[in-house]
Amino acid sequence: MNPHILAIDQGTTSGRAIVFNRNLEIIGVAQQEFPQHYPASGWVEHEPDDLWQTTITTCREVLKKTGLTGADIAAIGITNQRETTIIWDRETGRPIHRAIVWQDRRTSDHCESLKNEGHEELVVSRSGLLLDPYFSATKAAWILDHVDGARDRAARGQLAFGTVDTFLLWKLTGGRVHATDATNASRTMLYNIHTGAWDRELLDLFTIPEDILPEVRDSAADFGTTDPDLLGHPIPIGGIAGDQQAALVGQACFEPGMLKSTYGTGCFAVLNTGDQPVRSTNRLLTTIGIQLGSRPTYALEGSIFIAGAAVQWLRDSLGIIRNAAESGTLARQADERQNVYLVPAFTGMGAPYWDAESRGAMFGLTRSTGPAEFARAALESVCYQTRDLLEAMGRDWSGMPGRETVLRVDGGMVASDWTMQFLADILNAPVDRPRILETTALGAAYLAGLQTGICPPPDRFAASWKQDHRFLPGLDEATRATKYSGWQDAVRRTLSRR
Ligand SMILES: Nc1ncnc2c1ncn2[C@@H]1O[C@H](COP(=O)(O)OP(=O)(O)O)[C@@H](O)[C@H]1O
Ligand SMILES: O=P(O)(O)OC[C@H](O)CO
Repeated sequence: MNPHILAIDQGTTSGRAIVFNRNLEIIGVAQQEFPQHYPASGWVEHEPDDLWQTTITTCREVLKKTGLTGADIAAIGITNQRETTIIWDRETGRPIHRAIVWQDRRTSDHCESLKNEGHEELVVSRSGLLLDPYFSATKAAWILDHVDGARDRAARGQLAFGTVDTFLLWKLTGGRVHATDATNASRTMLYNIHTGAWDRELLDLFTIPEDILPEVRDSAADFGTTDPDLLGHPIPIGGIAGDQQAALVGQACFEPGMLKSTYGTGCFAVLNTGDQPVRSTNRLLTTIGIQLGSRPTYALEGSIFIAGAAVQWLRDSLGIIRNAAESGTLARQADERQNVYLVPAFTGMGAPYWDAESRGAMFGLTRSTGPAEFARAALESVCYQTRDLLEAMGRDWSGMPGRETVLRVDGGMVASDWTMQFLADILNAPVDRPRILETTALGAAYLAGLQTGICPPPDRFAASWKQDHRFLPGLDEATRATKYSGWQDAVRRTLSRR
């Protein structure tokens, strides 16, 4: 048998299945979108069965497309949208509520009141996260408090909690394995990233019964085998990681100081800080980047809510482009003399500002401002926000490489050469775009391949990482400084708490 690896990439808007050969080259992809549910303002839900059906359907479809059978797949790796919370009945496997998605803000008041009672220090020091509805803990408590009889059933051991990886693992193994990996656990706000265990005091604070929680394993580990009826053969599941951490692996950022940034709908920058967790004083998150051989590698993370979404806004709300690629064409035509800024706080500002109340704003408009300047401002805003994150990382950690930082980028938006060049210009640092842009799936496939002995150890995998293009900074220092200070001024004028 020529072994292949199947990566399941379960994202916020679609499920994808990707087959890699043993050299980690992509040989087939299947993708299916699923509906988003917005039952109230600020609420976002997924139907767990949609997550499962798109997963299994795309797995079957990609096998068909590539002419493979389950017997040709040596291992499965799972990567997933993080923090999204599901609780289900252990007996029937049926969820007791829809999945509450990471973007959902319904538990803002709960978080605010815990903050006002002075609990943020406990949360930050144990979990590395901020007391924010983004994470799983208050979402799980909300389900237990709002579904009739849920707390009683949980007390009788009938319910199971999981992030999306855990739910898919449960389904794939026919309800035999209830587990997660350390990267996903580190996004729940219930996990102590220093001791590597669920934290008693955090469980009490968020009123989460320990019995509902999954077992936490390494990111490359034995997660059981698939139910043979599903893909025609029992297949070992050897890797699990949250999608941003899987991208860190796919980008081979194994050494402290290495940094990747993923530009999809939002943008997530993750910096490997080695075996020591770094406590942020700039409202970045401390998280587990990867865990191999029971040893966690820590990371600092900055999350921006609007990246490619700003391009979608140009297309869908303003109608000034027909497709995403036109944003770059338009930006090239913009009048250089106009200093137009877009602060895309459409749903508030993420790191390092964490200002839920601010809303988007534009500055510097004149009579001659038109679609080209709007497009340029939208693309530039993503780059300015990345610089904000990297500057915060530099202030937080002396190991940050400074001027010689190389940023590895991936995600749909890095197709834009214009944006990547401006990113290098405004960061004054090289930006590397890899040949394989499916970095997240690659990371999951690598973890599964590592576990099953198909893939080489991290250093050899890192040596095989291939660059597509390096964007080098070309802007003069004075222009860079003027442009960035204009952005900082625009942000100051936009924030709700000035
Ligand atoms: N050539 C391009 N220029 C600018 N933005 C682009 C380009 N191609 C795709 N995008 C943006 O990238 C995003 C899609 O990236 P993807 O990684 O698929 O996101 P997600 O996983 O969050 O759905 C979209 O928001 C789209 O607007
Ligand atoms: O599914 P994505 O790519 O939008 O990623 C979502 C993140 O994991 C949320 O933390």
